[in-house]
Amino acid sequence: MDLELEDVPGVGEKTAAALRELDDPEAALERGDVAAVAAAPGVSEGRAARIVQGVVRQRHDDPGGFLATDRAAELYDRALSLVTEFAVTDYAAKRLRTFYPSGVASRVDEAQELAERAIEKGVDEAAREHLADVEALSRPSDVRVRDRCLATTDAETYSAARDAFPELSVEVVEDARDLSELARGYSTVVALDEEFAGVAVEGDVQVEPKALEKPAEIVPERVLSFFAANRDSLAAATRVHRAAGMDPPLDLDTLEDALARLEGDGSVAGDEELDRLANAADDLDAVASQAEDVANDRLREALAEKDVTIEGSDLLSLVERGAGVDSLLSRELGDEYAEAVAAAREHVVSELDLREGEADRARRAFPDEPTYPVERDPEVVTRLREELQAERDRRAAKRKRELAADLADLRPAAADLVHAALERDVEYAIARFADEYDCTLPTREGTGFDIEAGRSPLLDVPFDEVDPVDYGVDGVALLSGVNSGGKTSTLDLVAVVTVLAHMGMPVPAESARVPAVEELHYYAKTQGTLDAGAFESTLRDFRDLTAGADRKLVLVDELESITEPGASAKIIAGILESLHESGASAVFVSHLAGEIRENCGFDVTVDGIRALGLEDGELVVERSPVKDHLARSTPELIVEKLAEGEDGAAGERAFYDRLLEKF
Ligand SMILES: Nc1ncnc2c1ncn2[C@@H]1O[C@H](COP(=O)(O)OP(=O)(O)OP(=O)(O)O)[C@@H](O)[C@H]1O
Repeated sequence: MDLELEDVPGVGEKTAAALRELDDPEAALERGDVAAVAAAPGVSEGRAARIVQGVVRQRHDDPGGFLATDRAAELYDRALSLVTEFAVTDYAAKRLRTFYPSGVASRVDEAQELAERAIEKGVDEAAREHLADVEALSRPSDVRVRDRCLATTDAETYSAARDAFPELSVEVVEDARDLSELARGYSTVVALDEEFAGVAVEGDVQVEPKALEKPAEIVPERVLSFFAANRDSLAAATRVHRAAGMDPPLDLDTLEDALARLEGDGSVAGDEELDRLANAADDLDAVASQAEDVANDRLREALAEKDVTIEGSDLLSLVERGAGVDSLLSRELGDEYAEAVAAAREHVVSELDLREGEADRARRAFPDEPTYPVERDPEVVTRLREELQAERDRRAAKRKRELAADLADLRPAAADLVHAALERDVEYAIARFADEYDCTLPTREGTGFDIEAGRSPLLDVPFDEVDPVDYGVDGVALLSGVNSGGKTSTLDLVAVVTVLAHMGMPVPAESARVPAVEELHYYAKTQGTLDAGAFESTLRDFRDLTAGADRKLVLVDELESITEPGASAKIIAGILESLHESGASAVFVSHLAGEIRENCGFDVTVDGIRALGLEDGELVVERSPVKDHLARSTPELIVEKLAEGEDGAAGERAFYDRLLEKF
């Protein structure tokens, strides 16, 4: 599908420009990758989730607006965090935020299919543990390569090269002389123009007119740094695939082998020859100095054991010329000297593990002519070090290119690998949520709802202490009940089940049917009597509500305080009539259920949460509303308790009986 960024709901020109900074913004939006979208400059995670939601809405032609009231929106937030809590990765937590309640069947079905698959697959705990080390892939921060540059004579090629290789310097040159000038400052110069082919230039100058098509060869660092930066994630994603038995998008062994060849800093690991050259170059000076000690110690020992006889004339000539000790040394101690120097040479060769050519040069660092103390020839040592370094760099570059070539081929599949692992975390979170809250997949049809053994995950008691509630309503109903009986909790349950069902998520019940609605209107209890203005605006809200009410679920908690008691029963009765006529599904919780019913022009259902009695002053409540039952109120129960408790004076008992009769 061709996605125009500006067409996505909520994406203006500025955001579209920010999104274009991403590698492939359309693909990120298509696959709902909130983490990738949030990587665009100035786009927060919350915004990224809304943008992705916008794309989903657009695909399903969804006008949105399911959560029609603040309380409905609040319940969505709480329901969502119940699921995101089980996300191991940051990615999954963000991705789950793209699941929103929708009134469009195709969207809900799509999400529910995902949830169903997730629950079927179940959770592999070992894989889930490995997910802790998987992160959305990051782009390594600016890689700069300083030992290589590109050169061209052409202005267009110059700007194309600058775009293609932000890691390298690109220089404009006039001729071969400029090239060789550049080659002095860089260890490699890549000339981009055909015309330089065959021109002899000093230094390492390569002519590569097709360089722009071979980024991995020209800048192997790019792909290497990508893999180095994401190495832990890739390795963990590999473990996730293995543990969960997922079908990987690439050969896992191949990826693991390639990663094992890569150091954390993007250099090549596990190459013995490269390590040997690097160590030899680094240690050469120290080892050469040790070698001097070896030779000098030997000579000293040899001298200590030896009496040197000097003929008188020699002594005279020594004194006269102040020199010639060397000749004396070679004559008297020639063998010992040769042995000492040989030991020094072998020390260097063996300590640095030098190869034939290198060893020859190293040996020449210690001359045959006897001197004391024995000293290395610094020039020879310097040249040897330069040779070792050059060899090391050549080998490193070659290995980097080889490894980069292998890894470049793996890069798209590696991204898929990590993405698949992260998506698995989304599924695991849903499956864990379903398991933790004993969920089932709901159906969406008809009017009203039917919930069996539903348990609200939003209660102030631990979930395993929540009593299951059965409740079904067809059309419009009133819910009565004792104080603290669980009326509000029942509305919450219906709301959270409806919201989760329209998100495509499983719901905390043994079975659940909710109406397929486009909007949820949930009004929380109003606190205190409303002033005239607020009363008016509430009435207007309810007038608006009746339009298209057959596509709405309306849940209202204790509306009676909108105005004085006698009047509110009449007003609520009128609202119920309108909702009934327009085919809405609705539950109104009220302490005035009896009065409202009397004022209602149709036979409104009144259900009740019943108290079974008082036990030690505490209500014993049957949490599931009883159908067609106006529940007794708390004061009535208290009077009854007093009446039953008074078996003494008949006069006292008669008092409570009189009160009871009033109910
Ligand atoms: N299904 C349930 N399982 C366990 N405890 C529950 C359940 N429903 C409600 N409760 C407990 O009862 C308390 C009161 O519930 P709730 O506020 O829903 O009652 P209410 O009938 O709306 O009260 P009020 O008449 O004061 O508005 C809850 O805070 C919770 O502790």
